[in-house]
Amino acid sequence: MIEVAGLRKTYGNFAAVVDSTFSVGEGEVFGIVGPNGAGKTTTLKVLSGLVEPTAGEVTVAGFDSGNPEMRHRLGFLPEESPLYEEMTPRSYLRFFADLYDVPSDVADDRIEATLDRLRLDHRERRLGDMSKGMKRKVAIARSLVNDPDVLVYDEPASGLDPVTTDSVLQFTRELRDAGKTVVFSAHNLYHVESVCDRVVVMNEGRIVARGSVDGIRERHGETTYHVFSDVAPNRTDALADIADADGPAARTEEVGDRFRTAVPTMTAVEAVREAVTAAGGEVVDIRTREPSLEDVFLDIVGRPMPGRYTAGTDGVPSDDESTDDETDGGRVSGEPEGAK
Ligand SMILES: Nc1ncnc2c1ncn2[C@@H]1O[C@H](COP(=O)(O)OP(=O)(O)OP(=O)(O)O)[C@@H](O)[C@H]1O
Repeated sequence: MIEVAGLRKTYGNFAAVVDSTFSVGEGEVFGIVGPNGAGKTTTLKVLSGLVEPTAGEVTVAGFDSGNPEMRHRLGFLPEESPLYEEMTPRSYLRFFADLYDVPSDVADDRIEATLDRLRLDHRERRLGDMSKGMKRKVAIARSLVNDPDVLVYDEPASGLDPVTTDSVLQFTRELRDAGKTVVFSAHNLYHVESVCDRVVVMNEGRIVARGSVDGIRERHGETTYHVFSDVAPNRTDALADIADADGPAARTEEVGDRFRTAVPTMTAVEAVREAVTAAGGEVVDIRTREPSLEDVFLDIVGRPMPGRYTAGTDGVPSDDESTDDETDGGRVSGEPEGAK
């Protein structure tokens, strides 16, 4: 449904997006995550035809981005969406439906059904008197007045209370169930984990990881094993060797009336068991702790990245000098494109 190949967007000599390639299948919720300034909004604006790419191919529903027909097939929800304060949700949504030439009876039914699904009451209240959550719901409803196949949502749930956030996330899942394709950017990685089928992680204009949330976690995150025992393990040589070879040294902490030793591998778990036995105790529980997308994200975006400026400016490194394929920061890894 969406194909992006070699997308680049520069402002002057600054690259907001560098060589971005991804595709999104029909009926998929696709997440774009990354720290401030990573290039998420720029990517979404290019998809929506609001910003012209400097280089690369972008097609949405088979049309080049920016093609007027493509705009009819797409609904965009910007991060900030000021509404006409004097209008009511109904009059505001009718106004946008008219812009899209939606017949009035179809528009009325569609608007009421969408507001029902979003559980938005007070449909005749002035927009200027509505809460932030209500306004966001109206903006979401606006993205749907033309019944688009593709929705591009920039931070749909940011700044909303937990109940409204939940209803927006649930609504996004319902859009997918109705066959819509949704591209979704968010800072809150819990939102992404709970809604997206696949994600790309962007950092400094580049895609640095991609795949399913679980896949990214498996590839980039490390499981930690927590071994609980009734006495602290002896610091045996075996344990020290394994800890040295396998990563961070085994750490033991007192937790209530137990001791918890965190280790990075199953082999190290066995070494802890032996060390506990050597100390006259026994292992009472072993638990695994999977990394959250947030752990992985912090790890990935903490890596060094090539520069974003083109050559000739104050000695700032050129993108052309970057070793995209070799640095962790610039590496693109994961599932083949189109995998779902
Ligand atoms: N019109 C513009 N002119 C110059 N620079 C721009 C323009 N739009 C965006 N940028 C820059 O491009 C970079 C990427 O911006 P973008 O808004 O896409 O990031 P983002 O990942 O959405 O960030 P945030 O999470 O803070 O919204 C930023 O450094 C931004 O300052």
